[in-house]
Amino acid sequence: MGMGANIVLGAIADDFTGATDLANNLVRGGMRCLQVIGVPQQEVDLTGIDAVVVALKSRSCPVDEAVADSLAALEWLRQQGARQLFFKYCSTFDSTDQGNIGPVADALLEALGAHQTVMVPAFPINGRTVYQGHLFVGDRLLNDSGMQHHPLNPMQDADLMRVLARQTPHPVGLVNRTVLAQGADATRAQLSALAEQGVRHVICDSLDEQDLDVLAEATVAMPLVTGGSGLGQALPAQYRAQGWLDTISEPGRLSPASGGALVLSGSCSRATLAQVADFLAKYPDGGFALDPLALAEGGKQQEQALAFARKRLSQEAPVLLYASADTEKVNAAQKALGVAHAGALVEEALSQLAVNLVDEGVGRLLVAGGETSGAVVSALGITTLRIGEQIDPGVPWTQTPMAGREAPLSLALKSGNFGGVDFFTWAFEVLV
Ligand SMILES: Nc1ncnc2c1ncn2[C@@H]1O[C@H](COP(=O)(O)OP(=O)(O)O)[C@@H](O)[C@H]1O
Ligand SMILES: O=C(O)[C@@H](O)C(=O)COP(=O)(O)O
Repeated sequence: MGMGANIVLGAIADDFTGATDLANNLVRGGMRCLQVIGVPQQEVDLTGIDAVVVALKSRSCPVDEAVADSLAALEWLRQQGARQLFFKYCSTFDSTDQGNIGPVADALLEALGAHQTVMVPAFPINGRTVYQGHLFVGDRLLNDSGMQHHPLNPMQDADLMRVLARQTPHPVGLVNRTVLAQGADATRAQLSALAEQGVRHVICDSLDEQDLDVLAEATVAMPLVTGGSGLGQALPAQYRAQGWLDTISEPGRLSPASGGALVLSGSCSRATLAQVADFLAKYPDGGFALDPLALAEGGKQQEQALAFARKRLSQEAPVLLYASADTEKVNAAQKALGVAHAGALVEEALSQLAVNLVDEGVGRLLVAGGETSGAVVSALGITTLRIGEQIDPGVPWTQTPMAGREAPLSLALKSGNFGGVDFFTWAFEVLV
């Protein structure tokens, strides 16, 4: 048991930035939230925490590993007394025919002795909605949204019932918008009817926050719910209605931030490239580009980046170190070095720069990219993140204690696709 635990919701997230996205929405719903990196090996102080999110790296790893890690996280969360469990995956349902969404959901249900769960990937404010079981990104079906080209899990089918049916031997059902429009009782009745037919996994439509409120009300008594972060914002109100959660003022209140400000970007997604361009337009001398082809030749470019950042930080000027590049450049680097090696060189360089510069006094650090965030957080030896206020939908500021330093480190982990175009400057304006 964690010290002082009164954990209402325990979540298992399949990647780091996805975990902060869910945690952000739980805070917005009114819960004090802690994110832990991996399954804790030591006791964690959960005093004054209502929800805890375990961040795994289980989205693209082999199925067996994803199942084992998720079950270990479940076990730990149950030891903390979590009343409801949440399996968080991407709002674009990132997975392959092998998994990992179906196999992990099946394993969690079995371990909990439960017979049914809902699948609610929608995140309407970021344009992810589900209608008749089909996932849309903005006005495009998933398989026409760019996600069909994803390097690890190309999403070439927007029909989630069909997608999931390839990942589980169990029947898959649907709660559609017509049912949701009739309210929580009708939704519960539909879920029960499906359960009687042996339907374990129920894909749920959701077009907007109202649909998510109905789903939260209908599922608050389920041992396990699954989905994107949208449902996470709707659940806390239901916990309050159950008397499980008090009304908490300022659930995202953090200590004042201090120290130098640094942006590290290893994401090559469309949104991030626009954010890099916006930053460079505002601060033409503020950015240093890292290139995997140069990094492969030894430590010189990394040294130059370090010197560049030190100079900017000493002038208290905004600084961005980035490997973010367009598809042509990424393809060229990948062709020369291999996909994994090109990525690893960038992640290693950005991680090492983070370690050096945090050691030298950076106290406000923004990292763009899911994999990049995972690498940086691991290199910094971070084990817990307290979740603060939202910067843009899906991305909050967080804080983590730093050994040997009085003030905590303020950290923002941005999923590649999230954030407004001015994110790299706006983030520091909202940080107090
Ligand atoms: N210029 C580049 N060439 C090749 N790979 C790169 C380059 N810049 C970044 N990468 C790699 O691309 C991957 C981006 O993934 P990630 O950080 O998860 O971003 P996103 O959240 O946008 O998917 C990382 O592994 C990163 O190291
Ligand atoms: O649900 C979402 O869209 C995000 O929380 C998420 O998981 C994004 O994944 P990455 O873009 O790989 O960070």
